Amino acid sequence: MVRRLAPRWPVWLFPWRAACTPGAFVQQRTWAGATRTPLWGRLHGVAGVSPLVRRGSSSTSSQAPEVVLTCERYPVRRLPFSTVSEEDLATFERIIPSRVITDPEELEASNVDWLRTMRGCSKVLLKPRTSEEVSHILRYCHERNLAVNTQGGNTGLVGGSVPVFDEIILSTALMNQVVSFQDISGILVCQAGCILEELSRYVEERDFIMPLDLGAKGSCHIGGNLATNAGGLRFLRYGSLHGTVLGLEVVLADGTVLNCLTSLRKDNTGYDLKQLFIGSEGTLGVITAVSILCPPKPRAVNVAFLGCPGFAEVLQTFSTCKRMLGEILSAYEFMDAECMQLVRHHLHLASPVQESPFYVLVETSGSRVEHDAEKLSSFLEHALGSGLVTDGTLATDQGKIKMLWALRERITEALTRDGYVYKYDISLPVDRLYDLVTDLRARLGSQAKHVVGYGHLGDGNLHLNVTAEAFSPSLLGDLEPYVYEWTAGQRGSVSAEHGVGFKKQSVLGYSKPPEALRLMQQLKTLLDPKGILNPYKTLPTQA
Ligand SMILES: O=C(O)CC[C@@H](O)C(=O)O
Ligand SMILES: [Zn+2]
Repeated sequence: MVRRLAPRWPVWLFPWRAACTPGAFVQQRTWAGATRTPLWGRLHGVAGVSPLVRRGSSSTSSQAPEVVLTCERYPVRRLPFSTVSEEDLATFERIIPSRVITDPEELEASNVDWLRTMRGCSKVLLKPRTSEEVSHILRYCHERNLAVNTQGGNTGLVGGSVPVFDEIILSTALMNQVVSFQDISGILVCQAGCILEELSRYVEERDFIMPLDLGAKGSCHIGGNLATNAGGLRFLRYGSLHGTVLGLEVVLADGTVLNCLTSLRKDNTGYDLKQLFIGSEGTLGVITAVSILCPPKPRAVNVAFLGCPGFAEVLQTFSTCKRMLGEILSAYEFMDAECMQLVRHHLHLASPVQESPFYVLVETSGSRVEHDAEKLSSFLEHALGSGLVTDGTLATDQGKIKMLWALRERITEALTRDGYVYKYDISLPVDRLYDLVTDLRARLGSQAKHVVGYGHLGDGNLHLNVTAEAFSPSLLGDLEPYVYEWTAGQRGSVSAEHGVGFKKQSVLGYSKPPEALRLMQQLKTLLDPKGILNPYKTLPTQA
């Protein structure tokens, strides 16, 4: 590999070199208006770019191929729940007048997942506004033995947010009120259906930020983020929702309202019950409100986008970053050359740096512009001078920062346009993170269109994606259980941040011992004895 140490110093001297081509964004807008699949992008506010179609919110295009019913593609049997009757609909209508949806077209968007790989056949969508309404609905469903699928923004990637059969869809979309915000502590209390991007805007106006950020921010609901314990792009700096969530209000399967919505930093009064619901994917209760700690808005944010000659250099750059940037490092993301090809080909985004085997995105967030600039420039000088990095660009203004983030955040969207996508979201020891990608490329050969690796390297989280023209059982057979066995061999996790949903329930055993799985099942039985909440999800399939 020829290293280009050619002095690119002007890159660092100018705040911005070659941004992604502006024309490219215009093309995305045209596409967004013309097709069904919503975008992940976060380009709102970039000059000349209209807000994009939200993920999970638009209607079906006439060209989109029909999604196969989940119960036809997968070997799953309907459990003996009751079927929704006219009388049930009338009862729901009394509880939430005019918010009982039975129109098939409106139901279609809620029956199909964002990836368009799963499809349920629910006949009714309920839109409560308050936790009392949720409580009435669940009490009734519990009595009648009706299964319920809670749905937020329907942006999940493991099939957890859509029904498998005819479960009632309980949408949090109208539970979208901010309850309170404390200016001194930065504690936000809001309902579960608030959209993450809107909450971000709300707290930013008050000089704070949300402790989490993810590509689906324009559509996902905070309740869904909590239910799936979403990780995202700020995890490296602000940690897991298990740490930033201070309180929850949850409605249990029988309609009991569990009000643990405290806003205390410290509360050591026995079992921390809220933790049970974070990451339980709506199988233990319905999260209706949250109290969350927001960090102060950083005064200075910088993003460097760098080209690295190999994965060893990606790792080395990460440890250099940690040492040289210290407390201001807020994100360290990586993507391989195939990811860049895909975003270029499908989304017409141009790389702002010369072609490289790997790219990393380094974000810093701090409280003093000069201090951060000084640290960043000595890190960049070192990285470039030592050959860890062969090219790079730096953005300091918001629009350009967004453009650089788009290259990384929109890989998921580019992949969905490439064909059928097999998705793996794995936690691994960071030094072995890319080995599985290389290994799979050799194993799959021409069966796959693309095998790509990218993700939150700073968190040891690999997003391994394989694309093919269409779903193929034989390709699946070459991928699974191989990927899971490989991961288990490293004592990794088969789901780092996307959750379990429908798609990963049968592979939990690769990451959890039987005793832990048994305890999960016992907790489920305790909290939801009839199993009406999000059935067929999260827990390993019963033999
Ligand atoms: O699509 C994927 O595999 C990853 C999605 C998301 O978690 C991301 O980090 O971009
Ligand atoms: Zn991710």
